[in-house]
Amino acid sequence: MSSIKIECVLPENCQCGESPVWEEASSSLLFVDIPAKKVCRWDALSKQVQRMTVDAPVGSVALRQSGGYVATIGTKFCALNWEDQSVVVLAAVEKDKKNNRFNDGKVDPAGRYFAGTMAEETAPAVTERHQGSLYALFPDHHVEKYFDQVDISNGLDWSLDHKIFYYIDSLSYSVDAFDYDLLTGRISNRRSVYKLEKEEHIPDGMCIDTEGKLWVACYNGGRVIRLDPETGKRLQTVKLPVDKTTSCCFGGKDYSEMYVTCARAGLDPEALSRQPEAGGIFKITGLGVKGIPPYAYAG
Ligand SMILES: O=C(O)[C@H](O)[C@@H](O)[C@H](O)[C@H](O)CO
Ligand SMILES: [Zn+2]
Repeated sequence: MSSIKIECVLPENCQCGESPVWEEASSSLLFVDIPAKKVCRWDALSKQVQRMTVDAPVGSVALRQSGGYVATIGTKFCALNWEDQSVVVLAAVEKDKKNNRFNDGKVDPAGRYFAGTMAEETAPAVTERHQGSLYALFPDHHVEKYFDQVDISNGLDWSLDHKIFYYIDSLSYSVDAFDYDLLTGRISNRRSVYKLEKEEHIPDGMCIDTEGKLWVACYNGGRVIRLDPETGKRLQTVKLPVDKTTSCCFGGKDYSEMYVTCARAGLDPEALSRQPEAGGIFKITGLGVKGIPPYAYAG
């Protein structure tokens, strides 16, 4: 029997922690606090955290091959220089949609930065519907739009053979798959591979493991679930001591640990007193399965 251990490794009190990304070169976990407009880097060895504040809500952060990071800030794809904390805009979308912002994003195996938008929430998971779209920033800095009518653009990842793109629009309560053409970045043939059960609440961030199974953080569900996208079956549920689990990634030695982000916003004082670690960074060990290194933006 593997023994699963869950600990809060950083009591960061994020309003909405998101987009955990392991950076092997610095043994660090990158993540964002969306409404706090913060990008953070937690050094797993020294336990120190560095923070960079940007000028708009930041939906996601990712590695960049040429150094530094990329992030989706407001409705812009940006490059971040961590040393001098400067931001350079690489591309902008939805200039006419003042109430929209990017939400989750991730780099594909060919180095394209995928990210989707949503209308800003009036309360957690309450938003004007169908306002979002999914985009990718290509290495040459041009942006392609895939589809619109998205409610809350969220988790994304690619199959190990790079032939499937997995995607979550949270308010559809579904994990979807598309055929993926790595050469062109084109997607086709959308279908659902898993429908969430009531007690699992809202699907949010997602990552894949070395067995090709999907891990989905369940917002309001206080858990991550492991899914087999081929059979549509849930294989495992891991519960956390916080309700608003937002996303997950593998990291640490050989990508054998899972890191989970969560939110504090939307919890009343009574709920907060029951889950004082809400908004912290959690580490899960003993899962008995590993993840893969994140891809880095090629532009
Ligand atoms: O983290 C995100 O993806 C959103 O920005 C959050 O606000 C919630 O997770 C969402 O409401 C649940 O789907
Ligand atoms: Zn999310």
